[in-house]
Amino acid sequence: MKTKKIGFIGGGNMASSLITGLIASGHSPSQIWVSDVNQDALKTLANNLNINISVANEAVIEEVDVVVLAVKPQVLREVAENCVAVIKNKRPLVVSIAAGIAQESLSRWLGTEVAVVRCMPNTPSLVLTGATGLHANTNVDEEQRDLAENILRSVGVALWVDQESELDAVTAVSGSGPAYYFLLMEAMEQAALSLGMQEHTARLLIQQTALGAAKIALESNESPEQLRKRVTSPGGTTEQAIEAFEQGGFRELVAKAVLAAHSRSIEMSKQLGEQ
Ligand SMILES: NC(=O)C1=CN([C@@H]2O[C@H](COP(=O)(O)OP(=O)(O)OC[C@H]3O[C@@H](n4cnc5c(N)ncnc54)[C@H](O)[C@@H]3O)[C@@H](O)[C@H]2O)C=CC1
Ligand SMILES: O=C(O)[C@@H]1CCC=N1
Repeated sequence: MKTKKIGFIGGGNMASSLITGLIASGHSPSQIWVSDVNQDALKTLANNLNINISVANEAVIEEVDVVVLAVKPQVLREVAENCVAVIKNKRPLVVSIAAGIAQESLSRWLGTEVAVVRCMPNTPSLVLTGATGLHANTNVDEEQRDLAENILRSVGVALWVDQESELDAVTAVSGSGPAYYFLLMEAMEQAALSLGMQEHTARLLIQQTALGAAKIALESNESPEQLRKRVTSPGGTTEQAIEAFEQGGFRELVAKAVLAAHSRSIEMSKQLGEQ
């Protein structure tokens, strides 16, 4: 995998975090290419990461074994259709990280014979703790699956789904998920301020508590329910808080929110595919 040449079309937030992760995990910067319409973004990437840059998407595709499509979903069709000739000729593995762009749309724009892995990453990829779901079309072989998985694993965990429709659930759970935790952090901070706590004290205590809860959940064999019960002393403070959450319909509200994100993901895939 470290000998493969990887090209990024679009050098924004997600591309720069993936490139940072690849280099941190031992990939040589000389094997990485990136193209972008924004010359300043390209110069910053070249200066900071010592990778190869170009303003021409086709020139990057000419050089590489894997093409990562990392532009916004709204411009992907135009980008794909402008690159179709070089992709058909070069036959690289295409990895799309665009939210809401279905395999069917990518095949229609790039050609049905192209090997495409579609991914749903999330923003913690920027700090190398991302969570990504991946789906391969039937043209992708074992070596290409490993390649795609390794790229996304360089910025966190990467898990395959068999059915592409599962990516809508991945989007609703881990794609949008960081925002759910931030909302809880916002609400806890407001509550802490109302108790008279200083803002910087509240923020740090809440951030460290979120990190600690995630770390213990990852490192322990116990379920979230068992871990919650360990914090909840009978007759103590946590019990009162959990009871307030349950009585307020917390679980039903979370289910409703995740279902709303899931429905929107399906709707967006249809809209963006028809654009
Ligand atoms: N940021 C996020 O939380 C997540 C993003 N994604 C997906 O990742 C993709 C990239 O997102 P970001 O990095 O956040 O966006 P971004 O806006 O930071 O980066 C996109 C880059 O594409 C460049 N670009 C625009 N038109 C171009 C063209 N014709 N040719 C070459 N480059 C062009 C822009 O100049 C920009 O640097 C999107 O499709 C998004 O759906 C997926 C999951 C999470
Ligand atoms: O909110 C969105 O539509 C995108 C997809 C997952 C995270 N952000």
